[in-house]
Amino acid sequence: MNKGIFFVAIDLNKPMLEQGPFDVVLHKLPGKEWREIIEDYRHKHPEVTILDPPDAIQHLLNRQSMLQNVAELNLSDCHGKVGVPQQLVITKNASASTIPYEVTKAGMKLPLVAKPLVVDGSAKSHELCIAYDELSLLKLEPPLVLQEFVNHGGLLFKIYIVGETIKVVRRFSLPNVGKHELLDVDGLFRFPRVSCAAASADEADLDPNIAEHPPKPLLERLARDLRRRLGLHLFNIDMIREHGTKDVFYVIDINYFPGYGKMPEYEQIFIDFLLSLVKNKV
Ligand SMILES: O=P(O)(O)O[C@@H]1[C@@H](O)[C@H](OP(=O)(O)O)[C@@H](OP(=O)(O)O)[C@@H](O)[C@H]1OP(=O)(O)O
Ligand SMILES: Nc1ncnc2c1ncn2[C@@H]1O[C@H](COP(=O)(O)OP(=O)(O)O)[C@@H](O)[C@H]1O
Ligand SMILES: [Mg+2]
Ligand SMILES: [Mg+2]
Repeated sequence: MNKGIFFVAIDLNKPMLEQGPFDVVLHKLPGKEWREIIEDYRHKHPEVTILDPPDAIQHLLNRQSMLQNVAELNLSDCHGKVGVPQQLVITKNASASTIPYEVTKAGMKLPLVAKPLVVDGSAKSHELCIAYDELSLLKLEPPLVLQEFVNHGGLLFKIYIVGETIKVVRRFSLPNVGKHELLDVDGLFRFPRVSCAAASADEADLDPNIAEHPPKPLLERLARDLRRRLGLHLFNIDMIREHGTKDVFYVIDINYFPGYGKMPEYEQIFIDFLLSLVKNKV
C-alpha cells in the first residue's frame, strides 16, 4: 500500500467490465472460459496491462511449443551454449507399439525421459518417468514427449524471471546415468517432483564444476530473447549444465508464473516490477 499499489481481487461472479478500473490484471487461471473473459476485457481496455496475455501463456502449456523458442535461439556467441535435449513428440492417436521404431528413426539415445505433453498444473502433468530400454517404451501412454536424458551431475538451475529481473537458485536433480546402469537397469523408472523447492541445493557443498551458476550475460540474453519470443513477463526456466562441460547448457522445462515465494527477494522485485509497468505507461 505504501508504494501506491492496491491489490483488488477480481470477482469471478461479476462481469470484468463492471469491476476496476485496473492498471494491471495479474492472473493464473486455467480454462477456455477464463481465456475468453480476459481476451474480451483486453480488447475493450487496451490501456490495461494483462500479466500475461493468455495466448502467450498457451506456449508453455505444451512441452513441445514450450521449448521450440529455445531451440530456435542462437546463443552460442555469448559465454556458452544453450540448447534443448533432442526430443520427440508421440501424439495422442499414436500407438505405443510404434514408439521404439520412431525413437530409432529419430536416432535418439537411451535413456529417455517421458513427460506428459500437456502441462496444465495437474499432478498428472508432472508424472514423469525414465525409459532405460526399448521394451519399456511400449508401456508408455501417449500423448507424451520423449527427451534424451542429459547427465548433469544431479544439479539443476531454476532461473526465476520477473520482467527484466533474473534470480538463479540451485535444486537437486536426477543423478547421472552411467553406462553400466544402462546395461543393468531395464524398465520404466517413475520419479517424483525431484527438483521441488524442498530440494534446494543452495547451501550444499558441491563440486564447483557442477554447481557454478551459468554465466550472467548468457542468462540475461536468454531471458531477454525468451521474454520477447514468448511475450511473457513471469516464468521460470529449468536449466542443466551437461556433465563434464563448463558452458554447455540445456533448457529442459519452462514454467509459467511459478511459486515466486521461493525466489530470493521476490517481494521487492515484484513491487518494483509492478511499479515499472505503470511508470512506463505514463
Ligand atoms: O514444473 P516445475 O519445474 O516443478 O515448477 C513448478 C510449477 O511451476 C508449479 O506450477 P504448476 O505447474 O503446479 O501450476 C509451481 O506450483 P505453484 O505455482 O503452486 O507454486 C511450483 O512452484 C513450481 O516449482 P518451482 O517454484 O520450484 O519452479
Ligand atoms: N532431459 C533431461 N535430462 C535429465 N534430467 C531431466 C531431463 N528432463 C527432466 N529431468 C529431470 O526431471 C525433473 C522434472 O522435469 P521437468 O521437465 O522440469 O518437469 P516438471 O515440469 O514436472 O518440473 C527435472 O527437474 C530434472 O531433475
Ligand atoms: Mg521443472
Ligand atoms: Mg514444469
